[in-house]
Amino acid sequence: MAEKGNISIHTENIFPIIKKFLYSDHEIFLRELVSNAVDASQKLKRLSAIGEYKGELGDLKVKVAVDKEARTITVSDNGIGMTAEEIKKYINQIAFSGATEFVEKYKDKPDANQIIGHFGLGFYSSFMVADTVEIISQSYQENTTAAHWVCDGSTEFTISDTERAERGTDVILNIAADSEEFLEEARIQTILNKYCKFLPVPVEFKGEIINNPTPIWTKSPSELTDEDYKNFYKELYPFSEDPLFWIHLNVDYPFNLTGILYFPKLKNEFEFQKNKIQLYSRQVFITDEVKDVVPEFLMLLHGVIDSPDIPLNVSRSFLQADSNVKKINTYITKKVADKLAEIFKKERENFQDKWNDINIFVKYGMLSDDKFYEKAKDFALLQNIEGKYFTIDEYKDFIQANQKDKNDNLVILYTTDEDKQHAFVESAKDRSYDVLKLDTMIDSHFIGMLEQKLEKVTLKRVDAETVDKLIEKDETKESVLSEDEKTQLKEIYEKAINNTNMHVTIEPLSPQDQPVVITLPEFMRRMKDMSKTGGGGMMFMGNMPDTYNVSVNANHPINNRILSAQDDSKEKIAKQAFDLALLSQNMLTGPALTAFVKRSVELIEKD
Ligand SMILES: Nc1ncnc2c1ncn2[C@@H]1O[C@H](COP(=O)(O)OP(=O)(O)OP(=O)(O)O)[C@@H](O)[C@H]1O
Repeated sequence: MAEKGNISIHTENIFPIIKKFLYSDHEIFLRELVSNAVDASQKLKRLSAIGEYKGELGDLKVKVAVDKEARTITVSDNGIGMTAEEIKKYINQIAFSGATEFVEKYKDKPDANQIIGHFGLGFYSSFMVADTVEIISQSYQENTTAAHWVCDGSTEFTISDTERAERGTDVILNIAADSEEFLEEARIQTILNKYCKFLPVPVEFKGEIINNPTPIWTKSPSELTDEDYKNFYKELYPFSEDPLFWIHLNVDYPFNLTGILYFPKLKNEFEFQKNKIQLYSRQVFITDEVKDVVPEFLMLLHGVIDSPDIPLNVSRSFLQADSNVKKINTYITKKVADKLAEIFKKERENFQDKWNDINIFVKYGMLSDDKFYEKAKDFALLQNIEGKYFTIDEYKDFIQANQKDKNDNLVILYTTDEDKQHAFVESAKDRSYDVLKLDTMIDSHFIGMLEQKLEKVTLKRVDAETVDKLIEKDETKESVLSEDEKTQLKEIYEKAINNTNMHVTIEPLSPQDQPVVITLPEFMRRMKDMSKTGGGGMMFMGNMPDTYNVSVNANHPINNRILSAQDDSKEKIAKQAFDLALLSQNMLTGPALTAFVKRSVELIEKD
């Protein structure tokens, strides 16, 4: 006997509102229906395990079928099924009231669009793509009749007795005219691949099982080999190179979370591929935007996180404040730090080999998270230009004897480009100073942080000062020039250079040093670097002209020659010495370079 009925919900016309809300996310209807079918299968399994269900389980499977001619999509399972009474209870009341609640809660919220993508609207979401939805279901319970329910998304429904050969449920969607795209098998395949790839019950589409019901994150690490982890990585990201390391996450108290995080091999430092971590809830794909769940610096990692304890039906700001999410953040950070510490301790060589690939994560982490810094400071590596690796403490010991200045500060020297700063690197080497390579984009921030964290330590780029001033010792250098001669020399250079952004000083360098050395003060350059990478409110610095220091070596024979040269040659030689300094730093270009070449030819011709 057919029964007509009315679904008692408070909001009369919820359907158009939901449809509008979920506009960009219509495809999730399939995720919802397939997960319901999976749940129904698993419920039966559980009933069987506790002896409540004594029949055969058979081959539990979910089938998805598209019938383009009949304009239907059918999701079938052989799970617990529902009686007519249960359909009325679970679908008419629960599913519809869930939808009502959703609308009531979010209809006036300005950020509704952000919430709904993650909101499991359940069964009701099928009305986003269907005019009419039918359910044909046969309960697992003996002596029950199959039921056929039909509803068009309004508050009216019909339910009648029917027959179904086997236990289980078919949900049949009669696809609406504006949703015809979902009658394309290719589209359905794509959606299944996205959301259902790791569902725990086999899902069949076009005669093939489309999912892997036991992905490795659900297994115990002791059952798994390195190959298993690498193969799974390939399954997730088919065209990627092998990952460097991985971390198997597994916690069940105080929250439930499993997953595998991979350290990818980055091809270059700009390849910050975020949105590579996939978030699942009980093996159902939810999103690859894990922004609020995973600490920012770990978003560079790849892999999966599966947690039913991440609230998905709340707004972003709520998520950030959620105590579980905070705990998950802390847990993941700690796990990553512990894993790196372990590899460093057990396989230092291997860790060093991979440092180039992982240093960005580690530095980013140290910069953004104090707890991570505390752990990482013991395994973060510094590499010198000879290619040797040191931990921070090891490096401090290494340079202790030779690189302390007169105020007892340890001075760490570094280069960002060995070729361009070659002359300065050489001068530092002449003094037996060690020079670090700090040449990645994040290093300018990292350097600032090290200075803040380490006591009585300064970092200077090799070309920040003339070599004697880089590490100022307590010895006074003698100048062969008198005060008067120094003033004269300064004037000659200032005239020859004729640029107010070049600040000339006369300094008693060693006769072996260059006649002129041009430096950009550390502070100035650092501010500019930071403004380039968008740090610390230094944007205005980017627009300031560079102000260089031009150190004229009072003890170099050329500068003596300038003083005793003919008046008309003085400036020419000074200009030539200055241009040579520019040249050694790749700063001589355009007309200045042409003039330099011309002048050089003239000077050679003279001799
Ligand atoms: N294929 C099915 N077999 C058996 N019962 C089902 C099936 N689909 C839905 N149900 C029943 O209908 C109820 C309502 O489903 P609905 O998808 O709206 O909500 P839910 O699954 O409980 O929650 P969620 O919002 O997370 O999806 C389910 O709890 C389940 O009891």
